[in-house]
Amino acid sequence: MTYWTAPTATRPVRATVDVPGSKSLTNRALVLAALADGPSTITGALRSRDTDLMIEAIRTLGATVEVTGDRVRVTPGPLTGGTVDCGLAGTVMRFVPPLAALGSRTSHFDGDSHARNRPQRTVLDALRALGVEVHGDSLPFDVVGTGSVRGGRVEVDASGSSQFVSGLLLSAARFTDGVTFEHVGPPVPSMPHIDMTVAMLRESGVQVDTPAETGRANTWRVHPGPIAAVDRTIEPDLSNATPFLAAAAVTGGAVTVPRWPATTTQPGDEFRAVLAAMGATVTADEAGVTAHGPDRLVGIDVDLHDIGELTPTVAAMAALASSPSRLRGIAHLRGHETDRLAALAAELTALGGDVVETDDGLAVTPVALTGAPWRAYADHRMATAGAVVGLRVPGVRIDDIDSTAKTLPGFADLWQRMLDGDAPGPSRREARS
Ligand SMILES: O=C(O)C1=C[C@@H](OP(=O)(O)O)[C@@H](O)[C@H](O)C1
Ligand SMILES: C=C(OP(=O)(O)O)C(=O)O
Repeated sequence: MTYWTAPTATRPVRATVDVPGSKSLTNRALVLAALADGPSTITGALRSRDTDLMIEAIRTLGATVEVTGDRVRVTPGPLTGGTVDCGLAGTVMRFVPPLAALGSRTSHFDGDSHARNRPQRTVLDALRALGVEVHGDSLPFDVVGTGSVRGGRVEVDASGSSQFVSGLLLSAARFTDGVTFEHVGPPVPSMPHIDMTVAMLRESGVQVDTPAETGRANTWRVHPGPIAAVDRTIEPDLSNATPFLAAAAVTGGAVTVPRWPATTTQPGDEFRAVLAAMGATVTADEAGVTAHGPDRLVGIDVDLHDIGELTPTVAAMAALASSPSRLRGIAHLRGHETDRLAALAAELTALGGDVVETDDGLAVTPVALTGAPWRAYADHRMATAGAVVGLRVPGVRIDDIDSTAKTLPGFADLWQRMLDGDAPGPSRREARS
């Protein structure tokens, strides 16, 4: 195994870092494009393992996809079926089975070994309740496509992942009766991601009723009808922006992320409030959003239920702060790329840290840290969290920096260029199909 030694900042980090497109927006755009009533173009698409897997998935199911750098042209075709590799992508595992159910033949789904442990059953049980034949409860599984899905009303417990809701809503307009989806159970996490799904469906002309409109808590209704082809430009990935902004925050520097959207459904936008609560100053102007680090961050007591994806970055900052932190509301992170609560506690403890797993989060008490190996567990955000800690702790050696390719290929170069004060963004990949 080749370790990547995270570079230590010898001075406050000052840079502008242009991050590529959002994973969540790109993968929703791809699914909607495959279901649409005509061809569409996605500009500024993220090109990464998760999005390339989604491109392959919709091709397998019948779409024609032409890729030129970060421009993706999708021409929908009659939905068919085949073998879908989900890798470790939650969006592929949870968004594609409802699409496959509309196909004309059986689709077989599998993925990385850890993906087999990620929660999956809720989507498959929901499909069964809507009249679809499914074999299996977790990866690998088969979805038997018959060319149509009855749809109707379904009650499920989506407390494990918002993606169970988004996945069903994305395809539901193409089900004969649409879908009325009622969540029953503890609160659904990552609600902004469901708002993102609803907003994109509406852009595509789909009639969606949210709980405010259905008049029932936790109940969404998607009316049956066509999904219009829409050309989309993808916003930068604000969750992937967080380690770079954190670099300013933990070194007393200033990092700007250009093209930050004025309004967005991305949960990464909430990171600005987290930074401010920890003592950083955040400004927004025509250059983008800039984080200015204080001499020393202060700890935070925060419920991250809605923005759990940001936890690894926040935990890394908390470990470098001057006072303790409590991160709450994130029990569902145990079902992410790895058990992120256990992984963050283990890796920060291995550096000499004082990090305790609680029922629903982490308690972080800052103490002096020393360099040691840092396991990424194939999780892109564990790798980037290690890079943040490494800015202040010499000798943090990350075992699998390439895991960042899940959503941000070229991370190590971009990180080094940020430290060199020159990070205009990853070079655009050459045209390939
Ligand atoms: O729909 C999406 O694009 C996502 C939803 C969230 O999943 P969970 O609700 O499982 O946390 C988030 O953490 C994930 O990175 C992306
Ligand atoms: C939870 C994440 O990914 P996924 O889409 O695979 O669930 C993440 O990117 O933090």
